[in-house]
Amino acid sequence: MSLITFEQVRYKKVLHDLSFSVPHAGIIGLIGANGSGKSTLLHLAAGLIRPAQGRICMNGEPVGRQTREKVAFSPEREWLYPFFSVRQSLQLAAQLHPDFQPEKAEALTSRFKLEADKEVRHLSKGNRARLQAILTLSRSAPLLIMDEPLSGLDPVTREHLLDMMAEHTELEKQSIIVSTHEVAEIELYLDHLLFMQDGRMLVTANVEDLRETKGMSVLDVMREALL
Ligand SMILES: Nc1ncnc2c1ncn2[C@@H]1O[C@H](COP(=O)(O)OP(=O)(O)OP(=O)(O)O)[C@@H](O)[C@H]1O
Repeated sequence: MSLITFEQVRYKKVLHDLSFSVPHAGIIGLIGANGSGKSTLLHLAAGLIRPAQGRICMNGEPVGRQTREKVAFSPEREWLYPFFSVRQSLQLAAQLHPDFQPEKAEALTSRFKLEADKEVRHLSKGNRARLQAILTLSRSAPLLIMDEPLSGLDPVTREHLLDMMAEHTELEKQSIIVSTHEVAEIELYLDHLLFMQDGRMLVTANVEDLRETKGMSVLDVMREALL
């Protein structure tokens, strides 16, 4: 059964009769230019907005209140409370989400040297991004969604976030969809590619198949789709 299925989904002027499915595939990259509809698609998949038309399912179940609890969603904008300390941010996540794993979050904050008593507003931008990733990746929800987690960050922070996703998502039980423009950087980590443009899905593909059967990189496939 597919992880996510969109059937003829329309949303305002953003998505037009969008149909595709995503298998349980580990790390799934949602790639597309600014304004291609990535955030809208992710909000729909998470059940945070509803389509004007069409059907969206997660594991065969229509997306809605029931499925919303099975998705850990990290929006594009920063969503931490600036006056909370790192420790309080972890405590809040544990209160809000029954699937939050505090030990995992604590281990990751120590590994990335985030001081527990430091307030979020005093963290660097990179460390705020690390904390957001830790709060998301410490949930045991079957689907994790991260909207543009790499944008505006330096290369070392981007690499830390990608390593964290690869090492700390429980890929036997969880899938993670990550939207980004950083194609070259994320390619090595990806199991599955979703490439969209102007509200349409141009390519859905297994990245290993692309490499092994077609000898193509993600960038090659994107170039070909745009010809
Ligand atoms: N509720 C809405 N009503 C009408 N238009 C919208 C709505 N939400 C988004 N849009 C428009 O739809 C287009 C796609 O937006 P969306 O944020 O989904 O794209 P994106 O691929 O995530 O872009 P970016 O990479 O810039 O974040 C944009 O032109 C945006 O202005």
